[in-house]
Amino acid sequence: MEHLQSHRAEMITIAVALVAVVGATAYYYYLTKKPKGCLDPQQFKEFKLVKRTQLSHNVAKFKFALPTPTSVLGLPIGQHMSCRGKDSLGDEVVKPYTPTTLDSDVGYFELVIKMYPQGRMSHHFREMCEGDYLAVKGPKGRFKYQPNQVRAFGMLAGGTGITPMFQVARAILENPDDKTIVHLIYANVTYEDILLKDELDNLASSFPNRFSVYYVLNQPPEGWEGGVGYVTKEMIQTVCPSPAPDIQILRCGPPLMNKAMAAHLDNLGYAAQMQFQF
Ligand SMILES: Cc1cc2nc3c(=O)[nH]c(=O)nc-3n(C[C@H](O)[C@H](O)[C@H](O)COP(=O)(O)OP(=O)(O)OC[C@H]3O[C@@H](n4cnc5c(N)ncnc54)[C@H](O)[C@@H]3O)c2cc1C
Repeated sequence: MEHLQSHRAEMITIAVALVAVVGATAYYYYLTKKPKGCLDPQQFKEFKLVKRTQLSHNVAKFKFALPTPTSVLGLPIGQHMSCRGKDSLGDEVVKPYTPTTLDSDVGYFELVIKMYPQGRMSHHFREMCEGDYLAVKGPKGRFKYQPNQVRAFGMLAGGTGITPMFQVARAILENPDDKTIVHLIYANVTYEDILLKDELDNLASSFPNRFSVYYVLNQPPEGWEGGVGYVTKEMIQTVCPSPAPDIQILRCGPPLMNKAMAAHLDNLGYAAQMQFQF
């Protein structure tokens, strides 16, 4: 009888321990589980345009709602998505875009789009009205980012190539555990072409020891104090971190600029693994 009782007590102890372990595991999983993203790499999903804000004559910010107010897009930092639309002839067109928002911006994502007069996807965005849906597929891209994976980033952006840079810079600076330093050179034709200028200047004033931006213009206005002409080797040398195993220089701009920047970086001694093109 005594033996039976002690056996029962043992069984109860084991059962309680098992319940505790399963409960603790479930609780840990609940706490650490990342919310599921809304993108599908295999098929296009539709997102509703809830706000369109014209930023200049040919640039607008498009805010899209996610399925619920607590949903996250689920796009890894520095990656992009394919957006599908119709050009002026009604033919399908698919182009890559990087949101300026992060997964910390829950319930929505935003695209800043420059619309070119002859651009095929530009036509689609120009025609989009609040309430319309955009077909999006992703994530796409080779860029992988872990906090503190490098000591410093140099960034060489041209025109709309600023969007992946802005996203990466925001992710770094808004993470208090990330100590990475970011130096950006941002090239445009005119002052009016500079995208996200207020946001970039805000980052520079909020994080003066960790983020700097140097603007370069082909056609500067009178009294311009930034760089003039194309981005030169000397500008890269002055602004960006010197070649070292723990730095990386990111490039994103029109094809001719990317080519010129790659040649400058090679000449300055940046090894292939110190360079990345979005
Ligand atoms: C990773 C990645 C992320 C991107 N993110 C963004 C983003 O967030 N916002 C954004 O607006 N764009 C972004 N782009 C650019 C975008 O993918 C398209 O190339 C752009 O919107 C033009 O497409 P389109 O079909 O309208 O023009 P197209 O039909 O391809 O081009 C028609 C004409 O438009 C002009 N044109 C097109 N692109 C450029 C250019 N870059 N510079 C100068 N003239 C040009 C040219 O005159 C060209 O002949 C990104 C590109 C990449 C690779």
